Amino acid sequence: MAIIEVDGLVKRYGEHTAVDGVSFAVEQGEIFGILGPNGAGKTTTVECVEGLRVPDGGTARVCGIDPQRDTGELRHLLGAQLQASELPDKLTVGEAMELYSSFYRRPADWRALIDTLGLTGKLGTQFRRLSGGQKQRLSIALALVGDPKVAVLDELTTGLDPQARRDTWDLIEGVRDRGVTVLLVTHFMEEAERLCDRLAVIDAGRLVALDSPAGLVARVDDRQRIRFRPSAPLDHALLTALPEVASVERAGSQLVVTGTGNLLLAVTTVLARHQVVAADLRVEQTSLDDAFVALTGRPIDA
Ligand SMILES: Nc1ncnc2c1ncn2[C@@H]1O[C@H](COP(=O)(O)OP(=O)(O)OP(=O)(O)O)[C@@H](O)[C@H]1O
Repeated sequence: MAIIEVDGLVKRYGEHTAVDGVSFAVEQGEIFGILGPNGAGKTTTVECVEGLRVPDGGTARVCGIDPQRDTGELRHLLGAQLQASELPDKLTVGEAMELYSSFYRRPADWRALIDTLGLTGKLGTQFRRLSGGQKQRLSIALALVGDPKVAVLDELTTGLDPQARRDTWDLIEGVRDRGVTVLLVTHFMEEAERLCDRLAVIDAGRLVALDSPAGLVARVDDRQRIRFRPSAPLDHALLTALPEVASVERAGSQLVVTGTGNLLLAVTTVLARHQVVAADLRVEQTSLDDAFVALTGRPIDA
């Protein structure tokens, strides 16, 4: 069942069309990513879903509800993460949780939530004294305190160090495991690849592709590359004769074999048969970065 439906969404700021006819549907229980470079229209899209912006065309629905018309109802269905700057500096973690849970009809047990997010030791700590990672944890807790069906998390890990980013990914998977559907805005490929069941790739306000991370990669190219240094000269024809092999090239002392299917097994079997050892062997596959370049014509951070 689609829990979020966006259909032909258009949003303009003056002359500039920030979102230009974007459509997608998010299924219950998914981590659904919106991936695109800075300024692509990701935040504007989710702000229309959250009812914070009025679309100029098309529709957004959450559980069949129009976010513009039923704002009261939406508040109980959808938990949005706060931007760090939105909390008063001197508010403590406990006070923030108490305050925000009072906004909801049926709030979650906020102490249990804080415990799950590893913030119990910080209940009396003021917001300004929390680390970047702790602030992110608190913003996830606040997004979940209303016990929502959907959590919208926008650029949650920007500014975090790699370890805090990985910890946050575990937390987001934990959120999904609680049965909450997650709409995640990101411009980090690794984050999209690791977390998202499906991705809407948005560029210059348009939906460029909609698929699983693996599906996006496969759509672009299912070729693999193997690099190694052969311990003895090898007739390339032995490899090019294999149905899995598309090409064999020399790069300095290395051989680069490109192909499909079970390329690694096919190549290593031939090498073993001819008593050639493959030193420094590496298998390279098309990445989501490669897929993004193929889809949009440039890297995400260009
Ligand atoms: N309130 C606004 N008024 C005018 N233009 C805006 C406004 N908000 C966003 N824009 C412009 O609309 C475009 C899309 O912005 P949006 O924030 O949705 O993109 P984004 O993909 O979320 O980018 P980022 O990752 O940088 O936040 C950008 O060109 C931005 O400058």
